[in-house]
Amino acid sequence: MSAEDGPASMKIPIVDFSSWNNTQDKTARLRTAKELVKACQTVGFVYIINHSLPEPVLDEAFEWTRRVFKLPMEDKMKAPHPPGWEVHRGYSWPGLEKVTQTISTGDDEETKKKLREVPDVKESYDIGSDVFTSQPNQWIPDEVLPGFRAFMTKFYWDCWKVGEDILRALAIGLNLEDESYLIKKHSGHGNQLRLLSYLPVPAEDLEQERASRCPAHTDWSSVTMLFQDDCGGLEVEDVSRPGTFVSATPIKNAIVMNVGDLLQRWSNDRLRSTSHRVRLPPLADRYEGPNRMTRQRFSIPYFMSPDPDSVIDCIPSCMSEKEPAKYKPITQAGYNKMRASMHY
Ligand SMILES: O=C(O)CCC(=O)C(=O)O
Ligand SMILES: [Fe+2]
Repeated sequence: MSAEDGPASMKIPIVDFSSWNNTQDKTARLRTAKELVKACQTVGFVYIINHSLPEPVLDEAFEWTRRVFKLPMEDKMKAPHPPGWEVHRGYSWPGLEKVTQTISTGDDEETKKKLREVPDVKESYDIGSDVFTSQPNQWIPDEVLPGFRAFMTKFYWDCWKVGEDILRALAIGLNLEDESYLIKKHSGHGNQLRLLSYLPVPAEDLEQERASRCPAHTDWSSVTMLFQDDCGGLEVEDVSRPGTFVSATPIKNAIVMNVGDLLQRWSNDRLRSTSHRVRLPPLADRYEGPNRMTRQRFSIPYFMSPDPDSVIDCIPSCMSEKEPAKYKPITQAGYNKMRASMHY
């Protein structure tokens, strides 16, 4: 099934953040916040344009991403993803990770094997805060790629700055008295910066489902920000037509922002964590050669997560006597375990 972009299909809204930094203009800020919340309620995905991350910084982030994946395997393997799912850092080679919506039940080896019969043809490199010692970064040695660690460390915190804007806007748009309500649960150290490279693969392998890029899933973050190159292939489930997907067409420099499961629970389902996947690029010129090899695609998601011990308990403005809290409180660590353990 390919992405459908017919006239009646879901549109991913665009929210312009240009007035956000003018803290004097409260009306414009409120309007932006309300637009953002509306998009998160109806679609769960939104393009944010005119945010505070400058174009040259984003271009450089993609430059480093290309460079790191271009290294010989032997160099990439100087920072391998540690075995198992507990530490989610470093380089994951093609086939290591399998994205899935399957929840762990405890005895998972058979399920994991079955899921891997269709491998994800991608490699990734995961980075966190150096302060977060339970998730130790696995840095490629500086002599192999001088400047990579310094750039990515700075980029991680630049992303968090925009992330704070988004969390503040969401709190305002949700009518929370305390604008910092959501930010306070995030120190910033629990986030994850992920560099992704989708390798060239014959289109037919994806069409016949012998291989996948990134199967349909929801994120288990509170909020995800995604930067994508111009290849295309990201698809978002149409909320009014479950099972059908629309393309999240690349917009240069825009952040594709989406609600993760934790924010959906937190908001008592008022904000949607929408399923998404990466499949074939929609444009014909993204393929090469007789096998219609897909062009290599790069993307950079930034997952924001509350600190591991933070308790995700219904946001006060999202419940009422008529609409009591639907979910039991859960810690970030508890939810993460349920979801992450099937991936590695
Ligand atoms: O590469 C993309 O465009 C999406 C990746 C994604 O959904 C994820 O890593 O959770
Ligand atoms: Fe995702």
